Amino acid sequence: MTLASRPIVHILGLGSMGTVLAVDLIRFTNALVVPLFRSQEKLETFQKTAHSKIGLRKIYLEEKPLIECTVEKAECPETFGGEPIENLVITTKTYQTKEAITPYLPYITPNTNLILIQNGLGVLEVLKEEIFPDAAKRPNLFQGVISHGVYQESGFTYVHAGWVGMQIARLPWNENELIQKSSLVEKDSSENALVQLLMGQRFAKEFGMKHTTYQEMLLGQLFKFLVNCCMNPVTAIVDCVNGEMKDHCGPVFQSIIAECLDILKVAYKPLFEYKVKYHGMSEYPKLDDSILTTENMTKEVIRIGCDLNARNSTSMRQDTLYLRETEVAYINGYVVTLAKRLNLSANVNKTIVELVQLRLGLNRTRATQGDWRS
Ligand SMILES: NC(=O)C1=CN([C@@H]2O[C@H](COP(=O)(O)OP(=O)(O)OC[C@H]3O[C@@H](n4cnc5c(N)ncnc54)[C@H](OP(=O)(O)O)[C@@H]3O)[C@@H](O)[C@H]2O)C=CC1
Ligand SMILES: CC(C)(CO)C(=O)C(=O)O
Repeated sequence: MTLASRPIVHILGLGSMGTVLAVDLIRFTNALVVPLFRSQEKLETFQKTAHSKIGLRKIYLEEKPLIECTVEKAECPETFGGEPIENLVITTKTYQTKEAITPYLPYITPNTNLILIQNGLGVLEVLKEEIFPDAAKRPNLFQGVISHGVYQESGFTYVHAGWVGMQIARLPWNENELIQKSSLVEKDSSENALVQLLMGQRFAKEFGMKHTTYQEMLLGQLFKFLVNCCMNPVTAIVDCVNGEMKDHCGPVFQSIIAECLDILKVAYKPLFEYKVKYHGMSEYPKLDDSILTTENMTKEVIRIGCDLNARNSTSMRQDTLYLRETEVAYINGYVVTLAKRLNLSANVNKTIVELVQLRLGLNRTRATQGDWRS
């Protein structure tokens, strides 16, 4: 098959999420997968040291297979060929998005399909206000809510620890377009190249793909957001593995979730009014937001975070242990941002953000000035 007829997918962020996606795109689609590295140095390390090979050890399978693929083509800002980008996957950490995408802006057009595959909320505002301020030049925008659990083993080999799947939807650039008709999903399924690639039968089955309206995906995204608002900062602050705190974390989770829901219900009012407003309207999918209550979510967060992921260390705890910046600004910090915008209080989440920053600062101080406890 000639290069011209193969779909091309550029992946910005070949880390845990970028790799788990790249491996299955290479194995189960005809796409040309092109990782975009941050520098010539990183690109050359990938090509010369790793021989352009990526690996995924699927430990959720009994035989724990190591699957390795060779990447045909990789780029960095210095080498990028300059052709318009057809499909761009963003799998950097949220706070890395703007810096990562900037070198490629000249090649992103209104025909580009751009998908954010990230936790948290708030990147959309960065895209609208700082990266694509001119509405006429904005790409087709999608969001992926991914629940696979992946972490780095070494080099370009990652461990796929938990298989759960990914939900995608077209992400509205404008807040007044939050509620979508089912016909938009059908239109994208039949016309959009990136949706067709990700929903291709083999890839979709292997990766656990689901393509829905934005409101359906948003329900799942807010559910995951509440899980992350609790699990990620608390495990980082107290420095524990997920399951250790199972019997003790209920009260603090309840406080975090209650405040989050008070704010999210105002910020995403159309979602919480949906069930009544669109009841019986066949052109809109049914939606049940009854799961988003403080009592239910407190139980669900403990079930998902402390039971199903008992032996996992959250990505935020890992970031603080490795002295890396965290995504707290796009998780609990985003709740604080929303509250300010809506003139609501968010003291619980504000304190959580401050405690995460304290934990990171303390770990960094201990790394440079020694640990006074010993
Ligand atoms: N890991 C997981 O299990 C899950 C993660 N997520 C979410 O997915 C998102 C990605 O997380 P994850 O994959 O774990 O993060 P990683 O840190 O593993 O991957 C991020 C990648 O982005 C690259 N990157 C950063 N800046 C640039 C740049 N300027 N140009 C090119 N590449 C760049 C990094 O490379 P470099 O080495 O150069 O910095 C790194 O390889 C996050 O929002 C996370 O919360 C969601 C569900 C599960
Ligand atoms: C589900 C959970 C909390 C698993 O640890 C996660 O998403 C993370 O670590 O970021």
